[in-house]
Amino acid sequence: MELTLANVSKSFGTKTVLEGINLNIQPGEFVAIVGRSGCGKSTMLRLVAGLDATTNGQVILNSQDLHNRINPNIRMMFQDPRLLPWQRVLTNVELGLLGSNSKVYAKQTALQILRSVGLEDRAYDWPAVLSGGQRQRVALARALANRPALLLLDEPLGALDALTRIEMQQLLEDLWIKEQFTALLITHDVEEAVVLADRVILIENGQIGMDIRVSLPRPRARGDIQFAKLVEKILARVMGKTQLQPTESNYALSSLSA
Ligand SMILES: Nc1ncnc2c1ncn2[C@@H]1O[C@H](COP(=O)(O)OP(=O)(O)OP(=O)(O)O)[C@@H](O)[C@H]1O
Repeated sequence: MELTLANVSKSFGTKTVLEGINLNIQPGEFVAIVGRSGCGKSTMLRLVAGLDATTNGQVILNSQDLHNRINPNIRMMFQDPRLLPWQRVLTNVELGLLGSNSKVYAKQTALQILRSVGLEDRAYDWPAVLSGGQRQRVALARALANRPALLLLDEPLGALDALTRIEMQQLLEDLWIKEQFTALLITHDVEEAVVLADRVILIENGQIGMDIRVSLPRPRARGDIQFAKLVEKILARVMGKTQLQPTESNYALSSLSA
């Protein structure tokens, strides 16, 4: 699904967070958004999701203005899994299929997507007995249950330990290749952006400061010299030229959180 932001601005009172953003994302593209804390990344995603209204400009999905409304073809995933604790895993995933009129279909589809995130055997567990990584897998299954055309990811792996995070990146990439949705990922981790994205976009001063294509073959190897060079280049750009240039040891810890 093609997504276009046409001259999008967003202000909160007198504070302008985004100003005249123009962006086109092709169907099936994986785009990562990076930038310093508070630069407006989540605000941009919320505008695309229809959770917040633009001050100016349009969010256009397949030539149709979204008119600041929620669209069933768009799903969003957050840093916290936001599962209903009083519902079993299966029911939580079925919630992603709201609108489906057959219970049998909803159950079969939910079990199928749970299988694809490796959790079919946990379908009748409560969320509370799952690990943090497993809960995020359930959240991913719920987000993908109705096969959205556009998946918005607001730092969904940010709270996971390093190994689980790498596993989840692989899972996300596998599902993106299989399901062919368009993905828009906010991340503070430049390595994560370069592992997953076709394009990495930097937001700074309310505008797009950089839009860089990642043409490395997939799956991408962190140990690869081209990979490391690209991470270093992007990180240096995000940090600004007046900052210390990242070295091999500090770009491995490429968190941009303030
Ligand atoms: N509802 C709101 N009312 C007022 N100001 C807001 C609101 N939402 C966001 N802001 C402000 O907009 C700016 C951008 O916030 P946003 O959450 O989009 O940043 P971010 O880049 O996602 O930050 P982080 O990386 O820390 O999550 C911040 O200064 C924030 O305080």
